[in-house]
Amino acid sequence: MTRERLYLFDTTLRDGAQTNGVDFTAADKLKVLGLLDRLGVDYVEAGYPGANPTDTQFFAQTHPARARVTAFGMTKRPGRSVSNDPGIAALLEAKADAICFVAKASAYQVRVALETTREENLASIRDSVQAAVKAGREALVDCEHFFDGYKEDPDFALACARVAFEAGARWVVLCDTNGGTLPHEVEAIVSQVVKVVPGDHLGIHAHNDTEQAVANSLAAVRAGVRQVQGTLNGLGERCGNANLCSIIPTLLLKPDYAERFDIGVSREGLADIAHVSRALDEMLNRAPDRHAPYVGESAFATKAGIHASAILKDPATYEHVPPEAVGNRRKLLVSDQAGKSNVIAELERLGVAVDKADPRLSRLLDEVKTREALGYSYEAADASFALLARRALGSVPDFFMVERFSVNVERRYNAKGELSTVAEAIVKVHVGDEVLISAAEGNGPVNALDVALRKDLGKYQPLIAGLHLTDYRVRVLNGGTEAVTRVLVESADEKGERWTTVGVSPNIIDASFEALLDSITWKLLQEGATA
Ligand SMILES: CC(=O)SCCNC(=O)CCNC(=O)[C@H](O)C(C)(C)COP(=O)(O)OP(=O)(O)OC[C@H]1O[C@@H](n2cnc3c(N)ncnc32)[C@H](O)[C@@H]1OP(=O)(O)O
Ligand SMILES: CC(=O)C(=O)O
Repeated sequence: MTRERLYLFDTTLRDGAQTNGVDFTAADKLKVLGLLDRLGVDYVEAGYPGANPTDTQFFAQTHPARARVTAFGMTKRPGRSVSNDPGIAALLEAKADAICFVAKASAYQVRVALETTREENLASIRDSVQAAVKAGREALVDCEHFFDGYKEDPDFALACARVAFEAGARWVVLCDTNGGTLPHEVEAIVSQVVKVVPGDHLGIHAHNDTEQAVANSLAAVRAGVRQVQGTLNGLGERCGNANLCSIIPTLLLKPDYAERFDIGVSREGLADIAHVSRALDEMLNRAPDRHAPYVGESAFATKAGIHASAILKDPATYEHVPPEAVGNRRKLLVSDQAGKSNVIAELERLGVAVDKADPRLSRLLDEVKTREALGYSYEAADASFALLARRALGSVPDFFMVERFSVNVERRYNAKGELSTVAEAIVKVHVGDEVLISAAEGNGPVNALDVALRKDLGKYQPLIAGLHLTDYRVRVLNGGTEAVTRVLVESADEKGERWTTVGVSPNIIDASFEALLDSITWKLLQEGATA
């Protein structure tokens, strides 16, 4: 079979910027361009010059990249010439390799949204593309509402695609703008479009409003398009765009595509895709979707004991692709769904070897299940599980002992007459023969307790100096005879290590305290402290 080139067009910085809650700074844009360029996409649509100062400034300079940096904007307004249209002027001035015009391809949209005639719309497409080509740019046309327009009036939708191609557009991109088209419809419609515009000049731009954007993109490829548009992590207007972090691994790892197509992303680039996905979330301060296919933290996480036992024999028993191919990792979680295999795997990860026949292993598993029934959750609390396991195997020293603590929360007027709430905590700790009493204020009771506990741990103090809390999550559970609170605390240190601990109690302060104690104990163990 002859191999064909399939092109990837990323619009994270344009359609992705239309995501509710996402706002790219100029510096972010440069970073994302770098990530995408290293990944190996062919086009990076970096914004809309003239729409806002960030995008205008971005395109005021050239940004050398292997990818074709693309400026986005609409075709000329009806009733104007291209030379008299500020939007077209901004696009032509933009320092970009390519210009992607958005043009209506639906008779209904032309009538209602543009309030113009079909002829005027066709003229706008033709004139805009010709102006870009004349200025030496590669031209693309996003045929907005193409699939809905085709269902309504196929001749007009096809006329829009044809005029773009005949005017010189390198790519005519079929857009499922409202995201309501289903894969079988995409496949059927694209099969007709390829009779008018050759497939190696056609692209697909799918939105995810029926959760089909990836499936629709792949359906379009099967039917003949040779450019796929999408975004990292599926960012984009409303429910987002086709997720390139799913499409790229599928194209490279699934034989139906991998044996047929070459794409710009190499196997090395693919092995970086989980990192790229997480780097973007980090930059945007968004919580990563742990269940995202291929790149999510749970994409290769197995909870069920039966699955874990088989994975230990051969990972392919429950993995559709190897996690390392996409830079992800396998995780066998310990929980009330676990068997001994999960526990052995987690202990191995922690550097502890234990035999499946060791009776301590069964006792540990029983304890995990008993504690999970009380409200503990170990699948997220890796450090608390590690402590439980090491205690079961008899290897955690008693570094310190908290004799008592108290927490006081007071709402009062301060010296300036302002109302404020102050929390104070006192902790009495034994470290060897030393008795240490520390007091601290905090912005809440848990914070005050945390600060007081870590204020003076005697000889251990230098070892915990870089420890800090990065996340605190509370959940009230109503499983048993009384409501209990589960607290998950995420901690980090000066080396960038992160770990999570858990505490459970009917009292939120007690639950938090238990999680804080585990966090400090884990850190001391990592530092090789001795009692
Ligand atoms: C499907 C998509 O995702 S398309 C991309 C959408 N992205 C964005 O809109 C983000 C950036 N947009 C903006 O900053 C602004 O909308 C601008 C600067 C582009 C335009 O702002 P304004 O001039 O104030 O116009 P406004 O946004 O209110 O309306 C859009 C106008 O463009 C016209 N228009 C829309 N699409 C096209 C097109 N393909 N060709 C020509 N004109 C178009 C509309 O008919 C409307 O015209 P009107 O003002 O005469 O009614
Ligand atoms: C162009 C575009 O973003 C759309 O039609 O959805």
